[in-house]
Amino acid sequence: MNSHKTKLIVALDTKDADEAERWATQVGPYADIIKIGLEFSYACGLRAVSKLGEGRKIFLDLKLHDIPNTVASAIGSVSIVKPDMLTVHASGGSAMVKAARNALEEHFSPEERPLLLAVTVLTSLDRLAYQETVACGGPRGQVLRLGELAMVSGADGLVCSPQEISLLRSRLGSTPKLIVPGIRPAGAGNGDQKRVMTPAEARDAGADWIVVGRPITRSEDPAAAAEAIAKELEG
Ligand SMILES: O=C(O)c1cc(=O)[nH]c(=O)n1[C@@H]1O[C@H](COP(=O)(O)O)[C@@H](O)[C@H]1O
Repeated sequence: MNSHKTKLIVALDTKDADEAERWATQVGPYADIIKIGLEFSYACGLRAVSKLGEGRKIFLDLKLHDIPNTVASAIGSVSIVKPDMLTVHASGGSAMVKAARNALEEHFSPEERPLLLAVTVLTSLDRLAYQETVACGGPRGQVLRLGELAMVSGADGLVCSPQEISLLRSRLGSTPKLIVPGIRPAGAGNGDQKRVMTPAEARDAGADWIVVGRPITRSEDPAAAAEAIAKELEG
């Protein structure tokens, strides 16, 4: 088994600020970071994100993907939130990832700069769905290619499915932080996720953080579900 500790990120995907606050309190003892994404940010706005983040660590998952200038300017706009992590799409290219890194350095002090995480290939794409978007090849090769591109362009880490962790580790070593959604506890339904593993499998493969949403937030008892996953990670 891997000796490093894999930490838990809980994705609070909802439009309802009260529900997000309730979930954040319930999973607080078990989650290292809470993730706020497009659904909450568009529905409630960045000031609500800042409010939810008071006294908490926030992963702001906006998956920025645009021309370098727009991404850099957007990072200026989101700097009212003090997130610990921020995502961009690696497929935006090396100039875009570099622009994001420069903008983070411009808008945050070195101590407060969020980790820049580059999304490789979405965990909801299986081989067939992935092939709709590119000429040939499969997600594994693309994850490696985008992972290398993002890391040489200033990313601190990568968002990937659990099924590519060992491939990335064997090629890029331990430097990239690996943030891993597509996590399903044994017996949980996959929903729209395709390239999945259990929390313990992702830990053993070498994930730094796993991201878990619905298996926690849509369970009858979110606190108990988060606790069970946190225990699985420790075991
Ligand atoms: O960037 C992400 O966090 C992300 C990338 C990816 O490839 N797949 C993926 O599921 N995510 C996010 O991780 C979370 C997974 O949620 P559940 O499928 O409910 O566990 C969601 O908030 C997604 O937006």
